[in-house]
Amino acid sequence: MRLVLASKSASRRAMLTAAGVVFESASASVDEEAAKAALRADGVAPRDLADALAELKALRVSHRDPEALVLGSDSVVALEDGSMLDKPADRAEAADHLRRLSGKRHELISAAVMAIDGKPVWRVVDRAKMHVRPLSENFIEAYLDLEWPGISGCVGCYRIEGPGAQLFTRIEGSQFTVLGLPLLPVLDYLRVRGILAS
Ligand SMILES: Nc1nc2c(ncn2[C@H]2C[C@H](O)[C@@H](COP(=O)(O)OP(=O)(O)OP(=O)(O)O)O2)c(=O)[nH]1
Repeated sequence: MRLVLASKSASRRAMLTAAGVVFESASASVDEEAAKAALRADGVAPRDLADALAELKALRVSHRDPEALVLGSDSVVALEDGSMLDKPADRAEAADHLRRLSGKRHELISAAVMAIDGKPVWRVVDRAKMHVRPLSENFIEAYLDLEWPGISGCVGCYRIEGPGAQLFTRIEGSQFTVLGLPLLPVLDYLRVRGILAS
């Protein structure tokens, strides 16, 4: 069975490739902003929003490619007050996001859904608890001099595998989840499906 990743995320592609997984990529071309707005209007919790978006992406591609096993994924940054951060639109918004994260904990929630023939067959949601140290204005500006626009595609405004590591005093959970995919449960299911050797 062919595995298709319904994602344009370089981070997700890199993780699967590095793990030795053979897959094809396809864009789900989903209007995420519209879907998020509708779900948030319904008061959907962050983990359920990530799950719903991952499913939307997987099903969109699976309808086009019913024979394949299609993997969709989504990541959400959830603050302790229940609010969520999207990807920053510009450098000023990235600075604002970093100020909101400064000195607090947040969760980076990554969901994955797999689908066959337009139907979900497996799903997982994983959370990483991120402890951000107090960030000075000087640090934020210097960090953005280094990382903007590189982080424009990252929810939370950081690349944990790069200078983003400087934001944190502690991370509880899987680094893979922070990078955008609950990789270990995904690999486990690929073994169940015989796509990876057990
Ligand atoms: N390289 C890297 N990427 C990160 C990190 N934290 C979050 N991200 C990225 C992974 C995802 O590409 C992005 C989350 O946004 P989405 O879940 O909407 O995925 P995206 O729109 O990028 O691609 P997709 O919707 O799957 O086509 O943030 C990190 O620490 N390092």
